[in-house]
Amino acid sequence: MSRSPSLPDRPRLDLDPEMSPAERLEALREHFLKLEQVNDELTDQLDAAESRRDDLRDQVDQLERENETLKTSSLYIATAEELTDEGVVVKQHGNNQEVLTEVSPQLREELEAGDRVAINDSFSVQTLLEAETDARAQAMQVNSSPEVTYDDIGGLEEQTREVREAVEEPLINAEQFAEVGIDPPSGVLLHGPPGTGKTMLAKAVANETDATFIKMAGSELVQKFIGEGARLVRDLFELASEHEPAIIFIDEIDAIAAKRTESKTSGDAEVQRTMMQLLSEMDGFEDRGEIRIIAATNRFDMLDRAILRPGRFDRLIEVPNPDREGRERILEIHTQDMSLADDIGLGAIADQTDDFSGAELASLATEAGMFAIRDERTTVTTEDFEDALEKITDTDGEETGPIAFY
Ligand SMILES: Nc1ncnc2c1ncn2[C@@H]1O[C@H](COP(=O)(O)OP(=O)(O)OP(=O)(O)O)[C@@H](O)[C@H]1O
Repeated sequence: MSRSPSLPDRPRLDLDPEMSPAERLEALREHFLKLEQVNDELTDQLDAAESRRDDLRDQVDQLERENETLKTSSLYIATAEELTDEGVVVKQHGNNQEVLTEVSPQLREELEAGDRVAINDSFSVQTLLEAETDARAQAMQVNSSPEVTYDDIGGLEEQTREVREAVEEPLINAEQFAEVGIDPPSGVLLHGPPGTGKTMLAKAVANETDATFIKMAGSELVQKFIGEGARLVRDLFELASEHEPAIIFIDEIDAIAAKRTESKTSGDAEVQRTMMQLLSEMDGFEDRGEIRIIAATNRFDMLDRAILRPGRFDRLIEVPNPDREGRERILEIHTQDMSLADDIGLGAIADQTDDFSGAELASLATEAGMFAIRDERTTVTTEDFEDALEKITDTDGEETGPIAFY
């Protein structure tokens, strides 16, 4: 930085009392000239200082603009994979590109391998993200006491019995298993079409055993938390052991445990790593205490058989669409708080709703209620159900004629 120029010496005026008036006048004139000179120098210095101040102001404006752009421009998310003497190896999420990049000494001190970071266009690390809590909170739903009970589930008596035996018993009766000398099933896999109550079953068993219900969706792991799947699976089991007794529910497990395909894209490798992590967590599962694991899939055919080996998901429970009796029970459950007209026959509706899932029956009931509201009625009639059924099958793209419940 340039230093400020030194101020000119202040001229001195020496007036001798012995001086004649002419000499005094001359001395004053000389002094005046010197003062003028100093004044010129000071004016020059002032001009220079003012122009420097303007330059500095310009620089400040420029830096402020750059700062604003830096703050608003998008940064990319990456994982710091390795800290080396040459820099940090980061892997950008989304394209899995790995680069050796720089990081400020201050950030470097806080950084650990595996941390999530934000990088700019030139890949240099800008910020350390609170990966664990952030992604954990987003990827996992933790519910300390889900409200679903077995009574809320229509049909599925056999499935409920099996889930209770495989999940509930080992949690509440661990000694019995120890006495008999058998290991309880490791993991339960519920498979069947969408909306048949798989999640409800898992929640109900958590409720019944006072276990914390921790849900993670396989599809989100591979689509939303790219690059973090394996780590989140590890976190999932860690979180469960912090909340024992706990039930881990992995929905759409097919997203991370599909059969290996021929293609070797980086996306596949990432999914593969996530699955390996899941398998290794399950293999080391026995010592984990009061944690049970339930997974669900609509695509059983797609699953990699490796996850079905003994000690992994070794209890398979099929959860199909409800039969006629199941449908009637589900309709009863979903209409129990509705004001229904006296003549409504839920049995007749069950007859007309072949192939409906539990979720579709639930929305049928809601839709019928909507028809009543549209008509400004508080009681739901058979006709509302007929209209609702027509509407639902219509949006499903099926051919519909007039529907009547007798
Ligand atoms: N057997 C059932 N009894 C009562 N309600 C049901 C049943 N099955 C589904 N439902 C209704 O459908 C909703 C969705 O069910 P759930 O989430 O348990 O299905 P799922 O099998 O886990 O579906 P997906 O495979 O799409 O995740 C439930 O909240 C409930 O309202």
